[in-house]
Amino acid sequence: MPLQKRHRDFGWLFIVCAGLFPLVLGILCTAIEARHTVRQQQIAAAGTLLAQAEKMSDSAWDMITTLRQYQHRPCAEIEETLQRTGTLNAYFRSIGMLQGDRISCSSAYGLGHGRLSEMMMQPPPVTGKAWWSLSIRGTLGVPARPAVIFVRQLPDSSGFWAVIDGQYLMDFMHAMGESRGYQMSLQFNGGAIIHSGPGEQPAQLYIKSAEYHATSARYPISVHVTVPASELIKSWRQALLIFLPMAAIFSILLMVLTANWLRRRLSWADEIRRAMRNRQFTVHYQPVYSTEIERCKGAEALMRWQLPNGEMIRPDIFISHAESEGMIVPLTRHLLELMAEDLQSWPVEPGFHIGFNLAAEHLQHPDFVQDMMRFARRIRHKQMVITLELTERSLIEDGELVARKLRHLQSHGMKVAIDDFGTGHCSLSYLLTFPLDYLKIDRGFINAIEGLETETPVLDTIITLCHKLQLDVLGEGVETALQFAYLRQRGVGLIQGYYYARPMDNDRLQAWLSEQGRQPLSAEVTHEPELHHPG
Ligand SMILES: Nc1nc2c(ncn2[C@@H]2O[C@@H]3COP(=O)(O)O[C@H]4[C@@H](O)[C@H](n5cnc6c(=O)[nH]c(N)nc65)O[C@@H]4COP(=O)(O)O[C@H]3[C@H]2O)c(=O)[nH]1
Repeated sequence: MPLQKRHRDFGWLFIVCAGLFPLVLGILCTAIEARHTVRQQQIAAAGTLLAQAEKMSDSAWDMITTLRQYQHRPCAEIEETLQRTGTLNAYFRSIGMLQGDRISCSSAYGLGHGRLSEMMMQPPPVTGKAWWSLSIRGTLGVPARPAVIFVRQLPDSSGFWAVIDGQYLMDFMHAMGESRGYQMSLQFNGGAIIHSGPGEQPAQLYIKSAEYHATSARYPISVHVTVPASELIKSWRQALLIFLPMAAIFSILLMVLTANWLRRRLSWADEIRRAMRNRQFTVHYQPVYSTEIERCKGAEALMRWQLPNGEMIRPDIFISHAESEGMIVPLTRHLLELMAEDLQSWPVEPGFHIGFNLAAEHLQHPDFVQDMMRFARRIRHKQMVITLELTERSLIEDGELVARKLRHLQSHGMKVAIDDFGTGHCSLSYLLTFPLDYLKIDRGFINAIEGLETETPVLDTIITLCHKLQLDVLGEGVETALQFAYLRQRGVGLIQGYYYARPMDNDRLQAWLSEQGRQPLSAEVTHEPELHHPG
């Protein structure tokens, strides 16, 4: 499948993913939000139920305190009062008195009516406490309806009890849970469970019901609120209804933005590919002057892109797009192809330098060394010195591996230069670590030259450093006789810039080399840069 087609396919995938992203995110967020809302409602419902159960417990213990005044009074005497008290107070099924484990008096049955365990249809709990309460399945009189019993035992083995009818609690839970489909239950002291709903419901679509458990700080009461999966889904669906239109708008927006971004992205990569095929790229060469041998010692290759309508695209623009869109390696290979063709007819002596820029990505590429060696083989008969111009950024990543590759290429006669020195992130330690031959001082430092005798501290420091490290130094962007004279005076061996020569196409360069390439450059004569050349 051609590369271009593959990119387009991926483009659709990108757009679809961008469209799905807000939807998927929305579905997840609404699910979390629905659970959160349900949890808040569960907490509130459990709190209300606990408060009600505590209120009933307060009433029961108040009742038992009231009963205390009847202690030691015969049942016949207080039976009626008990009946009235029990009936007039809300919640109570029956109240009464105990003697040991026997019921000595009851508001429901009057005098002595069996044992406590018979009335509550189960043995009393062994709590070791004088006060206790317990939820029970039913009482002897009303066996099918749960209740809560509260007992106070006195040291003389007499005691009091009150039974709260579970129906109150069941009605309360039912009223609270019905509208939202909750199932609620509560227990006193780990006794029988009093609940409102039908019990457990099955999970739906792997969504489990939401459980919430709370206990009272004042009494041994625990409550349980269960929201079945169906209710969770309902609440999720409601959240989705609100969110989905918004998500759909976001989705469309993101798809449009992604499509636009991709179109621009793809179009640069596509355009570069097409331009390579249609030979829209050419190479211009800018001569480099040696102050030692006083003539042209080499040239730097600079790529040019001319559209069919004659418009030129600036190299810094297309190079940065090629770098960001993964096209810099093919483009550099193309450059080497074009150079190899051009260089065949150059009228130069062995040892002439030919430099070109390399992007960081190419240095990391597994075929980097192979690419350079292939180029070297193609121009071997010209016996030129190939100079690889790297930016400081190239050395930051994978430094050890890059250094090894560069050393290998140096062993085949290639030179390594750092381009635009002083503008990147180069640490001075790199100068020692990497196998460098040249430093190319950035134009910015050259521009700072004001007079032949005036110091230019940073520039002077870089030049001194190069000398100390025995690196060749090249001044870039030299535009005036003053800059040229300054650099030559301070021992800068190589000069590149409009003052000497502008970049020019292959034909013009060959003519230039034959006519001017061997001539020395004077710093005394006012030397107007050639302004008419395209580039
Ligand atoms: N003002 C001024 N400018 C001068 C003077 N002398 C040379 N220049 C310009 O300075 C740039 C030098 O190239 P660079 O620093 O490698 O900077 C290059 C390099 O980073 C990149 N580039 C150009 N061709 C290639 C290429 O084939 N491959 C790669 N990777 N990058 C390239 O694009 C940048 C710009 O290239 P160009 O526009 O050709 O710009 C060139 C050149 O035309 C001067 O005296 N004054």
